[in-house]
Amino acid sequence: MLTGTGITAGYRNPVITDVSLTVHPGQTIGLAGPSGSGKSTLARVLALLHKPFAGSVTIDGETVTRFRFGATQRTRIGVLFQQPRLSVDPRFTLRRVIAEPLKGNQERVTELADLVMLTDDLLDRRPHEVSDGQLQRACLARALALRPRYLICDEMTTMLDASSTAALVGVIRAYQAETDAGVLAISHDDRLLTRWADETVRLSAPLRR
Ligand SMILES: Nc1ncnc2c1ncn2[C@@H]1O[C@H](COP(=O)(O)OP(=O)(O)OP(=O)(O)O)[C@@H](O)[C@H]1O
Repeated sequence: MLTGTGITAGYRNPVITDVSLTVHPGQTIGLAGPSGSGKSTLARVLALLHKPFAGSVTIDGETVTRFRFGATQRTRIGVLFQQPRLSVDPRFTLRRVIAEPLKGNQERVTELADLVMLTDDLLDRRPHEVSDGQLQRACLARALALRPRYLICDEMTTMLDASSTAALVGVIRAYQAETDAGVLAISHDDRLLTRWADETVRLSAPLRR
């Protein structure tokens, strides 16, 4: 289980207060709420990228004590962001993007490329030579490279059309069926969450300050 309990987090001031959320293995939890309600902030806390002011995160029963670069449990959680172009090095080929966490294991790169349906021709291109959907598939392959137990998708399909969205969700479902991974899916798109998630947690509108 990936669990956040009583999470209060933010930047100078808290943007979420006392929020609790659990993702069980094999389960897909949707996270919805108005713009600015703190969905991405909560996602970053659960991905161990942002230290909360209060509350705790546990992964399969282990309490996380270090966030950001010191977080040793980070490889157990894969993360996918809204804008693939901001999360890759523009000089890298897609093959190199996928290989980044793999320390040269080319066999696994090929396996992952097959999983996300990227052909050799696409793997040899750089980000500016592919579509957002193709680049997001490479980012998904990279996120799955170390076989995470949980995958956090933060508005992963906002830039994509319906067929690219369906393809990515299909790959994630297949990965879940094979590995029993848990997924947290953040989206503004209620119709997508209705189809994709087992249940959806809603953050309320941000407090005016
Ligand atoms: N790095 C940051 N530094 C300071 N404030 C931030 C930072 N990131 C987000 N915020 C603020 O925290 C609040 C919550 O932002 P967050 O991105 O978590 O909300 P969200 O629900 O994901 O919004 P959206 O749906 O628009 O992506 C907003 O008021 C935002 O301006």
